Order: sequence, then structure tokens, then C-alpha cells
Amino acid sequence: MKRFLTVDDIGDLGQALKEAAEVKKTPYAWDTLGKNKTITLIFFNSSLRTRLSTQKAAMNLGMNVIVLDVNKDGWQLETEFGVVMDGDKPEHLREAVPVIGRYCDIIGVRSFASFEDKKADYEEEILNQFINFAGVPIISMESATRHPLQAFADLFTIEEFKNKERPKVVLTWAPHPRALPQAVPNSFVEWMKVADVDLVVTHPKGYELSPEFTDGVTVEYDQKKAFEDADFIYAKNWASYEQYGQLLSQDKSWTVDEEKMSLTNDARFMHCLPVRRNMIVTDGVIDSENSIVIDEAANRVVSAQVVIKRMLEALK
Ligand SMILES: CCC[C@H](NC(C)=O)C(=O)O
Ligand SMILES: NC(=O)OP(=O)(O)O
Repeated sequence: MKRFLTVDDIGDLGQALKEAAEVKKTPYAWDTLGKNKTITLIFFNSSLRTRLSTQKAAMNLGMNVIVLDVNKDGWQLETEFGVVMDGDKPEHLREAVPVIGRYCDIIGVRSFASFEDKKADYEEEILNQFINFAGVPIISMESATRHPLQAFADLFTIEEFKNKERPKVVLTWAPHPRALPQAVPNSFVEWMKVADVDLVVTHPKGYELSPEFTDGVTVEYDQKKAFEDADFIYAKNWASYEQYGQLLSQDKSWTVDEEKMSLTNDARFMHCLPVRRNMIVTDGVIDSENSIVIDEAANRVVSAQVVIKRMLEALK
């Protein structure tokens, strides 16, 4: 495994879910696999869960871990090609990436969408500089268009909590005071499309995700109708794709509340976190027994450990 970005990179989903269950059951069974191997985790953006869970996963495998906050440590990095570097950025990604690659065996990188250049974001220009120039396997810890470690953990959590063979899973947009990336919903749709679930996506008009993810997916503009008989409700905010990066609505009639949850089949509530309480979801719902957001976050160690384990096995 040279990169982990899309659902295709994990291979057979059934096998990956079985491996995740094994890793969760015996997390230290491969604690020498990473001996004398180093993973560098590079953050262009903030993180709690990804930062801690990916470190934990690597340590479970016996690895050394280096964490770099690009905007605090190191030098401000220029990411544009062909520019005259006479500004405030003393180093180009083109040099920094292969240098970092010489200090470690695997790199994880978080670099959110810029919302300045839709084409550059959706061509994953920054992540591809790591994939093309680092010389070591690359794990996306949320890129401009995807968050695969999150989606893998989300699917594993649904597998753990489902009480029917093919549950109805609803991805619902919810209001937020800022314009958030499309990476989490994109990956959620990408993984649910190939999983054994009935997926429905619900959002206000103008919040359609990129067709490369939602082609063939049921989109319901009536949120209450979408919630009917659902087994899992996955809430997330995202900015408009069509009016790229725009915050078109903060309509709180889309907040997930107890009344809407009552329309479901006693559904579990999920969110990748961090969550804005009483914007995305009411306190009553996220504090209820139906909320599995903490178990979902705990499973981020599992998804990261499966991916890192496979990369280490490929380095043998
Ligand atoms: C895992 C979520 C990370 C990020 N969230 C924020 C608040 O920026 C997002 O919405 O993509
Ligand atoms: N869900 C998730 O990736 O959380 P962080 O942004 O805190 O890493």
C-alpha cells in the first residue's frame, strides 16, 4: 500500500473490516512490526482525534512517531509551483517533502481544502506533491476532498452497532457558523456506496456534493422524509460545492433534534467531531443513549492501525 486516500486503496472492504475487528481485539499483536520504523504526521490544519489516534495506532505497532505542525514548526511552506519566492515563505514544498521523506518510512498529512481554487483542491495538488515526491507511503489525514481514516472508522462503527444486515444510513447536512470542507461527506458517501447499506443523502438545495461522489446516490431534499425508518443518522456540515466554499445557509431547521430522531427506526446518531452543539445537533440528541460519537472517535485508532500495519507489512 503506497497511499491511503480513496476507498479503493483499502482493497476488499469485507477483508478490511475483518482485519479491523482483529486489530481492535488484539491491538498489540503486531507490536514489533514497526520496530526501528518512523512515521511523520504533518498537520497544515488543526486536529485532536486524528493527531492522537494516528500516533496511538503507530505506537501500538512499535513505531517511532514525529509530529510536525507546519504553521507552527519548521518554515512557512510555499505550495504554488512557478512562483517567484520573494514573499514570506522561505521554503517550497518541493524540497521539504523529499527531505521529510528521508527522515521516515511513512508520512501522514492533513491539508484541508483551500476553498480558493476548486480545480487545485479537487485535483489534490498538495497531497499529490507528497505522493509524488516523498519517496515513502502517504496516508491522508484529511485532504482537500477526502477523509478516508474517518470514513473507514465510520463504516467499522456502523458494522459494530447495526442490528440488521443492510441498515438505512442517512448523511444529513446541518448548519454551522463557518464554511467547512466537503472531505468528510465525500469520503462518507464514497465508502457507504460500496458498503452493504442503503444510503440517503439529505441537504438543502445548493449543497449538492461533487457528482464524482454522489452519482447514483439517493438525494432527498426533505430532511424529515429522509429520516423516516433510518438506522443511522450521520450529521455533518459542509460548504457549497457549486458555489465553491460558500456558506449559503445557517438554517437551524436542519439541526438534528429529538423530534426528527423520533421519525427514525430508533437510529444511532453519528458525527466525526468536533461538533457545534445546538447548531449541528441538540444537546438532547448527542447526550442520548442513541449517540455513538465517542465509540466512533475511539475507532479512529483501529482504522489508522489497519492502514499503517498494511504499509509496514509492504515495507518488509
Ligand atoms: C474532522 C472534521 C475536520 C473539519 N472540521 C472543522 C471544524 O474544520 C471538517 O469539517 O472537515
Ligand atoms: N474527526 C476528526 O478527524 O477529528 P480531528 O479534526 O480532531 O482530527
